Amino acid sequence: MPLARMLRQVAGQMLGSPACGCWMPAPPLRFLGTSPRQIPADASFHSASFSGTDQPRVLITGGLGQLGVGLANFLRKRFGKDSVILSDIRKPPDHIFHSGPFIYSDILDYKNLREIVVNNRITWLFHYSALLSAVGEANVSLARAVNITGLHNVLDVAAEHNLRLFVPSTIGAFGPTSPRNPTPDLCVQRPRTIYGVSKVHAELMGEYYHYRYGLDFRCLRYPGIISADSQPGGGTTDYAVQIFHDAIKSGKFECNLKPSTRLPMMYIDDCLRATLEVMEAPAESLSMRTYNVNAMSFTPEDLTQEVLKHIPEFQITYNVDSVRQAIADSWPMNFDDSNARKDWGWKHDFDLPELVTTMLNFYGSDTRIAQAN
Ligand SMILES: NC(=O)c1ccc[n+]([C@@H]2O[C@H](COP(=O)([O-])OP(=O)(O)OC[C@H]3O[C@@H](n4cnc5c(N)ncnc54)[C@H](O)[C@@H]3O)[C@@H](O)[C@H]2O)c1
Ligand SMILES: C[C@@H](O)[C@H](N)C(=O)O
Repeated sequence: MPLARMLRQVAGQMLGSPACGCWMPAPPLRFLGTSPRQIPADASFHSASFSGTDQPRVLITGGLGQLGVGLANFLRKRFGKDSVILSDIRKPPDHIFHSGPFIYSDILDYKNLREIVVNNRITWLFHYSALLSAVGEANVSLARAVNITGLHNVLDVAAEHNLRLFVPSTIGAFGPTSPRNPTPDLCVQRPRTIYGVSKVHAELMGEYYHYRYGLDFRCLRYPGIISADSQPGGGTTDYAVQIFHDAIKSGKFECNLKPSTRLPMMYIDDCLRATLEVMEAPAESLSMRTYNVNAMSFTPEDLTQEVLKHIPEFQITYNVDSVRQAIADSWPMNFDDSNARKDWGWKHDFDLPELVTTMLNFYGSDTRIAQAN
């Protein structure tokens, strides 16, 4: 039979015929006996079998950034210290190295990644390695390699070894032609940064692997995340972390975005809880594989007003960074996360007042401890 006809026939069997109006989701390609890197996928059952009742064995890539250490601590409380391996290409500080398993892992090295997954019988993978929006624009080829080629390695390893895979996306996966206030889950996505383009690619590839190979891919589009005990890695929303540090240290802050720039934001505790909740959600409750999640939305002006309630002498000045401002102006102002709330019960805890109190308390007590010492 001519190859083209044969492929059409196989595709027809997999997808149903659109013409007959009876489209069915394709069965995972696993059932056809291949997986993305041509390793028979059944081989994976020897190294990592995972039923919903087992405790997961977790690997976090890019774990030394703003979010990874917090995620490791959070998951270790739930699953045990030794069940969660933090990895990165950077050298961990002593307190992180001694807080639980840490391993070197470069996501651009496919064999290294596979070896770690096999040797540690990993069942859940949280893929946090990335170059964020502002640093990505400063080094497009590295961002392309880490965010796109690295993602391909992660997807292949996850599909071959039957992992449940979490990949965070971002408000940055939308662009100036998306509806911005609010931005729904499904709409035009034409971002103008390499970061955004790579995250749309990750969403689409993850969903494709889910439908094609049965990969248990789960993805949340995070807003800008605000954390007290870890520094942001070079994004557009970084000001909303730095402001607290500077407010406590010097009572002054120079903001690199205009006072009226509205962006969706979330406190890290909500972000980590959302991440675990979507990973634990029964597959049948997920009507989609990529969800917006949100908590609050504010401008530098709003944030300043809230900080002033605690530190009346606080002063903010503006020195706008044109690259970051252009990025922020193309991103959502408000995020519609109604599908996450409906499907798996997402609900945030922290609004702006609680966020500001929590952040200032953290830095305040940190400063008091430092002064006492
Ligand atoms: N922080 C936020 O506000 C935010 C918002 C939306 C989405 N996200 C996403 O969450 C994830 C984690 O974000 P973050 O803020 O912790 O990022 P980060 O920039 O702080 O950390 C990223 C980490 O990736 C590591 N990395 C770089 N190249 C690597 C490679 N080749 N192999 C392995 N690791 C490598 C870096 O060393 C770094 O520790 C990212 O995917 C990011 O896109 C973050
Ligand atoms: C929003 C998020 O993806 C990241 N904090 C950035 O600004 O690039």
